[in-house]
Amino acid sequence: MIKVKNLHKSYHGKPVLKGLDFQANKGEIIGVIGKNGAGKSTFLEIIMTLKSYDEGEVNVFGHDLKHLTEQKQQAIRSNISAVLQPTEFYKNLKVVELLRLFKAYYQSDLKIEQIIEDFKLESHKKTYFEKLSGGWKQKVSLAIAFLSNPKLIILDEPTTGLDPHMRNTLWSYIAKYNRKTGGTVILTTHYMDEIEMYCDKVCLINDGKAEVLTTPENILARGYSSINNFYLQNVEAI
Ligand SMILES: Nc1ncnc2c1ncn2[C@@H]1O[C@H](COP(=O)(O)OP(=O)(O)OP(=O)(O)O)[C@@H](O)[C@H]1O
Repeated sequence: MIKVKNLHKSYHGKPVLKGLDFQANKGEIIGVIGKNGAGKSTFLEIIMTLKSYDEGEVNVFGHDLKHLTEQKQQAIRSNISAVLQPTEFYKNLKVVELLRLFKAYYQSDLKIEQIIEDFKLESHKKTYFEKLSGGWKQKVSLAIAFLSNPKLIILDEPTTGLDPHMRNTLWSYIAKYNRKTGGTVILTTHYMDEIEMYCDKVCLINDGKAEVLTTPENILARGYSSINNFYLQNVEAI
């Protein structure tokens, strides 16, 4: 699905990504971790064709992003859904209206009633998006992202600031939809327990490179008591 080699990206001469390698296969859930400012969002935005890069190879669904026609870029974008932060758009629409809007936009075959049932949105379907709590906003954003039946879902810190039950609920939806559609999920998180519980692979971005890209099991097999422990021992505090 995605192959990245020796990716470099700077902002105003300041390097952020310094030779990052990465690979994602069909159906995988991959958690990208690293300290604040490590370049996680930048990396995701490059994959989504939203940001340019300086050097390296980025291949998404078999297309080299350096040589994209507008048509190919469109084809890539139509197969990617994303929940980025912040989720402050769609202020003046009710949940059910938002779902209808995006169903039409994506020309989705999915039934609104099914999405409402799958994501347990019934109780808030007539609530205006701006009146929802942070957790509910994330839940609705996730439902919208899945509406297009994407090959790839990108989630930037989908559970930040949510209580444990809401995090658990969101993860159960992510896992369920990933199984149901066989799509690939790439997300960033600062919660190491989520990597351990839900991700097939973890990618640690450190000093501009993917220092680790492997399964959580492989990391634990090296003798770390948890992924959190691995992180604390391998990533220097600022
Ligand atoms: N448009 C921009 N212009 C200049 N610098 C930027 C821009 N976007 C990001 N940066 C810088 O690039 C670095 C990486 O930012 P990025 O948002 O990719 O990191 P991150 O790993 O997602 O961080 P966090 O965990 O805090 O969300 C940071 O130092 C940030 O200030």
